[in-house]
This record gives sequence, C-alpha cells and structure tokens, in this order.
Amino acid sequence: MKRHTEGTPVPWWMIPLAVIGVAFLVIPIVALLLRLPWGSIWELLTAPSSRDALWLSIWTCTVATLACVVFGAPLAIWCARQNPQHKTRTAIAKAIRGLLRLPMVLPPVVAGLVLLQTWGRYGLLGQYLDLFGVRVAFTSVAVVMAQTFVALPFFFASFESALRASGDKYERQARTLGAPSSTIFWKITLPLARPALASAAALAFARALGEFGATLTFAGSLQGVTRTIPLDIYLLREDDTGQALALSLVLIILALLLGSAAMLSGRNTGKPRGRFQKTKSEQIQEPDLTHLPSAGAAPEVSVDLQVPERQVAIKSTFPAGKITAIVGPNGAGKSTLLSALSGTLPFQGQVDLQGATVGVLEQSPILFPHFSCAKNIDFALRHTRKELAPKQRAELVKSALLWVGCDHLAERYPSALSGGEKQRVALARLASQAPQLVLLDEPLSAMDESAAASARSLLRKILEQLGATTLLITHNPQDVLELADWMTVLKSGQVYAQGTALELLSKAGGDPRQARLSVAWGQ
Ligand SMILES: Nc1ncnc2c1ncn2[C@@H]1O[C@H](COP(=O)(O)OP(=O)(O)OP(=O)(O)O)[C@@H](O)[C@H]1O
Repeated sequence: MKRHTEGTPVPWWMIPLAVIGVAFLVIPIVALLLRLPWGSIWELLTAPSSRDALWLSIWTCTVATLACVVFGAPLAIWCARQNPQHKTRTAIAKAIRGLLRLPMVLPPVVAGLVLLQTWGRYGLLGQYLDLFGVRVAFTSVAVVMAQTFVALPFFFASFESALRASGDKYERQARTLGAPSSTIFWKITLPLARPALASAAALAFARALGEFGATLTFAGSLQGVTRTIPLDIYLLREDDTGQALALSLVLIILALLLGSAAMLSGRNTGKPRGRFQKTKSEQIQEPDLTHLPSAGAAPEVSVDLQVPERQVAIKSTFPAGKITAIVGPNGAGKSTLLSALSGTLPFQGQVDLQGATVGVLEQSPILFPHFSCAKNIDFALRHTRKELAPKQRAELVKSALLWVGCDHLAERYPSALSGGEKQRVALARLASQAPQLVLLDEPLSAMDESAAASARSLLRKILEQLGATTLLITHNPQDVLELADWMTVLKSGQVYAQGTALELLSKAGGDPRQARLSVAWGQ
C-alpha cells in the first residue's frame, strides 16, 4: 500500500495562487533590503532623531503591553470562564467580545479622534483632569494610551480564544479539591496559560509598535516626546529616505522577532517531562496499604434533585459506608447525578451529604500537567487536609503512592504516565484525602482487561479500608459484582430500580453472574 508522507493533497491550481500571495508579501521587503544604504546604516540608526524615536517606541510599547496584560488578562479570563448555563453572564461575555472587536476594525485615525474626544483638554473626561492641571493629549502618556487602545483588542482576542480552546477542566478539578479562587488563578490558570499569555503579549507589542494614525491624531509628533518610529519614518520618507529605510528595517526585524516569539510561546511542545523510560524495576509494584486511613463517619446520602434542562429528576438514598453501583443506559442521568453531588453542576432540589467531605475519580483522571505526581497529591492535601503539617503531608504523599504501587512515579509528570498509571495516581490522591463520600465515574473503563482486573482489586481494598459511602458509575457487570453492595438503576433521568446487585441481575432468571447489566432495566 502506498504510504502518504506528503500530507493531505491539495488541488494543483492552488499552488500558483499561493506563490503569488507569498511573492506579494516578500518582494517589497526584498526591495527595501536592496535599497538600504548598508554602508551608513549604523550612523543613520544612531542619529539623534532615530535614537529618540527608537527609545520612545520601545518604552511606550512596553508600558502599553503591560497595560494590555494587567487589564486585558482578567477580562479575557472572566469572559472565557463563563459557564454557558449562566445565561446573563454568557451574554455579557459575548457582548464584550463583540465590543472589543470594534477597535480592531476602526481606522486608527478614528481611534485617535475618539481618544481626543474623551481625554483631550475639552474632552468628556479630559475637561475634569484639566481642572487639576493634568493634560493627557499630546504627551508621551497619550502615545501609550493610543497604543493600548489599538493593541488591547488583539491581546484579548488572542488570549481569550486560547483560554476557551484549552477548556477549564483543571480549574474545575482544583475547585473540587477545595482550592480557593486566588490559589486556582496563581497555581493553575496562570502557569497553564503562560504560553498563550506570552503569545498574546507579543502580538500586542507588535501592534503597538506599528501604531501610527491614533498616535498622530491624539499625541502629535514631537521629537523625543510623541514621535515614535512609524511617525519618524513617515516624516523622513522624502527628506532622508536612507534614514527612513534604516528605521523600517528595525521595525521589520522587531516584527519578525515578535512574530516568532508569539509562535514559539504559543506552541505546546507536549514533551513528556520527568523520567519517561520504564525499566523493569519501575513496573507497577505490589501495593502497600500500610497507613491507609479510614474515612471516619460515612454519611447516608439523600438526594431529591432536578436538572430540568437535562430532564433529570432523581430521588434516592444511598446507604452509609456502602458501595452503590449506579447503572443505566446511555443518557440515563448517571453523570448528571455525580456532577450535582460533586458540586460542579447547578441543580434544583435538595442534597443532604451530612457535611461529608467528597472525593471524585473520573474516567479520564485529571492530573495537573505542570505538577509532578507527588506535587499533584500534595496540592490536593493542602486544601483538603489543612490540619496536616508540611512534614506529615510529605509522608502521606509518599504513603499514598505506595498504596497504589507507584512510589517510583513520584517525580514524574502526568504526560509521562500511561493511562493506568494516571488512574492509580489519581486514586492515591483521592484515598489520601480520606473522603467520607467517594464518587467514581467509570474509573476502570479506559483500561484493558488485565489492568482493569488488578486495578479493580486494588480499588476494592482501598474502598474497604476507607469505609466511605461510595457511588460508582459503571457499565461493567464485573465492577458491580466485585465492588458494589447495592445497586441503583437509572433510566430516562429517574430511578428505575434499587436493590442488591444479585437481586436486580436475577430479574430475567438464570445465573446473575452471567447476566448483562441491561437486564436490570428490563432490556
Ligand atoms: N452538557 C450537557 N448539556 C446539556 N445536556 C446534557 C449535557 N450532558 C448531558 N446532557 C443530557 O443529560 C441527560 C443525562 O446525561 P448523562 O451524561 O448524565 O447520562 P449518563 O447516564 O451519564 O450517560 P452515559 O452512560 O452515556 O455517560 C442526557 O439526556 C444528556 O443528553
């Protein structure tokens, strides 16, 4: 069979059109390079007017970029992190997105005029500043404001779309671990968004650097005060073409550097961190359950909740200290129930957890990618077991990895773990919190049969020792028979049946151990 190594084929007629596009952009730059007075370029660039323009552009663009980051990043994070279920907030975020597009398409000279109408001596706000002797227009501050006005929308659009594309699963995970919102921002959102932030900042700097129309209209063109590189080039273009070309070269080089920086910083290399190669001695070890805590008083959990937009209305009680399997056909409402109990989904009605602490384990474990395995567990313990001193916490992290046979993975990062290893580390994190209510959403479904069998036996031992009230969503009769004491069957968003697993699987007659789970909901 022919192997495709050249990418997806494109129609031949696109090639000449693409070549014309590239030539159209590149030939003018080549023309500039050919016309440059290379012999005197250093003198031209160090001439007083060039030095003034260069220095002014660099510091004003730096301040404008900082302003974009300081004011634009919180705005972008707020807009990107709105839950679509909050209709009003989502509508506000949409309106902000639309509004911020306006300065992008506004001719820069119009941007300068609107700034003048606002901050000029007789402007809407400028007239009050004037009372205190403060004048903004036609100063270096005006340069920064003009640059910020045109660059902020670019910063916002780039950063916000990157945030929306990456999703908020890590922030939600941190919230379920009880981390306060400031901690989530500094420890999770910011480190994970750093490449996108750097890329957006580089874009904002580049846009500010090229700003011309708004600056000329709002700030004027006074050497050393408001005359930035683009204004200087414009003024020099006829009288001293050589100097104008030399300054243009500087702008082109800066634009290339910023473009590359934006591309490089926005790229997620996805390289696994930490030790990756497994040696034989690094295979999963025999779990050592010494020091595994007991959850203490496990609650009886009563729910009477409704999520109308999903047509889910569940009324049930889950026995204290027992493992209840939650089963049912696709779309029955199983995940909705668990999301409501874990506090990640708004619902109507009542849920009585009797003040229990809650631990969640999902089908695809969410481990923070910028923390090692040990740090992942430590982060959870900092917020769920605040009573522990740092030394006790470090010991617990070590023990937790031993419970799941993964102490050799302590310093490894999640990107260097297999799916089964990730699930074990997530289980260690959950067990170390000793939660009184454990919510498991198909925790073994992504594993192959033999890995699932050993993980199931480990899960059983850990759950037995914890003694927590446990809800386990599963589609696998083996999980029900080996792990669960009790079974709740959901169908069409409601409780269809409740009882012991053997009772419900015997419904159709025959050996319940050979039965399909669908027998429990009459199919
Ligand atoms: N994000 C969502 N927005 C709106 N409706 C949703 C959303 N997620 C699920 N639903 C709907 O809610 C209902 C219950 O879905 P839920 O995911 O709880 O079912 P489930 O029993 O967990 O299904 P599965 O076994 O396929 O995971 C379904 O009708 C589904 O279409």
